Amino acid sequence: MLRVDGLSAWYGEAQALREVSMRVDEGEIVTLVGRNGAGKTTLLRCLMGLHGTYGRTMGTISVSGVDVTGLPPHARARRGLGYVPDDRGIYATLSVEENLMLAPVVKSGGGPEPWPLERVYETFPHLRERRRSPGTTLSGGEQQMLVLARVLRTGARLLLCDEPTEGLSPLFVQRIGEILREVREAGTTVLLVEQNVHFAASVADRHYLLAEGRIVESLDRDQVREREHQLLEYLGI
Ligand SMILES: Nc1ncnc2c1ncn2[C@@H]1O[C@H](COP(=O)(O)OP(=O)(O)OP(=O)(O)O)[C@@H](O)[C@H]1O
Repeated sequence: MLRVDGLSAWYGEAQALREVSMRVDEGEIVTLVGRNGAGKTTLLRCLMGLHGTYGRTMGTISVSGVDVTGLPPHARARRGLGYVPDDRGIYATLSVEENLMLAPVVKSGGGPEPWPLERVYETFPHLRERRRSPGTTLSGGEQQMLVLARVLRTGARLLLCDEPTEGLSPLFVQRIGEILREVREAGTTVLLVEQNVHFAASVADRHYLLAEGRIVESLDRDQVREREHQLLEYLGI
């Protein structure tokens, strides 16, 4: 589904990614784990085509066998990529429903169907209740639900989620886990940046450990469970 070969990225002269090669297969949930500054957000931005405003990149990115390296973000969205940024990107002057409707629906052939608004509200009842309120008056957990719902409404086939559980209460973390498993069942593939190793181990099939811009290890679910303590220490959590 996603294949990355020899991806490097710079901010001016400073190199943030060093020849990253990785893959995410269709229907998998894969996490990117690493300390602050390891390059996780940079990697997701490169995948979505958003790094260009910061600096140059090298390497190739392909989605379902098609090279998307030269494509702008909207063209990558048409190929099925959906980005859930860490700053959430909610517009204060728009209502919850307007924020939800902001991204256009894309249907790139095969894979999951775009979620109609009714389905969004069934899955996220809080959003229905607050649909006329400004998006930024939602709690942190509700805002995270809003950005997830927004990207599911587009029909994205591969979700790129940047720390969706950061700063959320255990109840919201659990709910996000349930939703990710549910969307995976429906055929969506997920690449997740995650510092919460326990959560990552509970939802993901595989994990990449990123350090100083390099992939240093690839771990399966059991390896992460066995080494959870060691990984927490490594991440300084
Ligand atoms: N806009 C920027 N300008 C210059 N350097 C940047 C910029 N954004 C990130 N960097 C640098 O690039 C490197 C990777 O940062 P990145 O944000 O990708 O890491 P991260 O693993 O996502 O960390 P965090 O969990 O703190 O977000 C770091 O050294 C960081 O200081």
